[in-house]
Amino acid sequence: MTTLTDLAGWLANEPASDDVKAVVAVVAGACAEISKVVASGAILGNLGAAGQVNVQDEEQKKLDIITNDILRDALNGCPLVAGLASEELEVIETTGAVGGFLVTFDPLDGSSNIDVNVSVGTIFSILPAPAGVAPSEADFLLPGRRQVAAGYAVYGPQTMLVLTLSQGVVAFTLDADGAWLLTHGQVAISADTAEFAINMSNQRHWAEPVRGYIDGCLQGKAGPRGKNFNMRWVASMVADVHRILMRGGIFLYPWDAREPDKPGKLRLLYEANPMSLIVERAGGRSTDGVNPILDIQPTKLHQRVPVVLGSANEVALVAEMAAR
Ligand SMILES: O=P(O)(O)OC[C@H]1O[C@](O)(COP(=O)(O)O)[C@@H](O)[C@@H]1O
Ligand SMILES: [Mg+2]
Ligand SMILES: [Mg+2]
Repeated sequence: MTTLTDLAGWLANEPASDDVKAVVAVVAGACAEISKVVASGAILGNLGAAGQVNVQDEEQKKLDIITNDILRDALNGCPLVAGLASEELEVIETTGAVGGFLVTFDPLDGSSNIDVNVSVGTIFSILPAPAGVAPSEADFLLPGRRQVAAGYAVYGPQTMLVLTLSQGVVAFTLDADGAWLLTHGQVAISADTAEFAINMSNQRHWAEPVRGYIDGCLQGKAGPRGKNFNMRWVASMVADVHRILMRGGIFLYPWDAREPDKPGKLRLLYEANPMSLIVERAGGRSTDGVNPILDIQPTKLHQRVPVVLGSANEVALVAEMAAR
């Protein structure tokens, strides 16, 4: 059996600053720890609701809080991290360090699946911190193109870590000893696909062009697309996006009329931006239905955005339909 490179070995050859590599290693270590806690589930009494809501007004799971604390502690212990922001924290936290980096994260993505043993994950984004001063919330509001690294861990049948630093996208698998081993040296998304992912139960609430695009897929070979489409929806963004990185597909979480004032469900800074950098670096596209998500100028820490990402030609078709 070939010897697989571990994370440290891969980082050593990656053309990025030693400082950003050190922060990535800290986050990867926290994800390995989270993987153990998630895997132990009810054994440690970690399943179920925490009995409180977060800034999103969503009921928190115990593991939302436990995983948030694991990342918080790891990042507070890293002198290269000046500040952090999380889905589970109302405001930013500063660490006392100055300069270096800011980290935003979704400590547990797919929370609705945690009690039913379906894949969940952690999503993170690394941004440059302001020099010489403690960061403020405004310093976190950088367009996604300013990310210096992004990644996610998926806690499924395997625990995997998907990363992009300077270029390209790679994936590691966690081995039994807690080492991240490089198993996917070059991740690329096919330009075409016959598989879409959307929560179909919201169909009656969608607007055009999402309604028309999905109708086209559902009509299959006999319809305007002239081919049959399959559907998947795990309801964990990490798992749905991971599948798309591995075998292509299109993922949509659009605006819908259930909450018309909300642009979408997913959060820009710690869900859409890191996933968009990974998808674009893997040759896919990621838009708000029309424009690249990575070009959006954020205005709020927990800002939401509609998301259409995946195989480039399908995402382009949705944008083209929006322009008709
Ligand atoms: O339950 P729905 O409406 O299908 O939404 C599922 C989406 O919500 C999320 O669970 C939101 O993320 P969190 O679990 O981190 O809050 C995404 O992972 C997923 O894509
Ligand atoms: Mg999430
Ligand atoms: Mg979450």
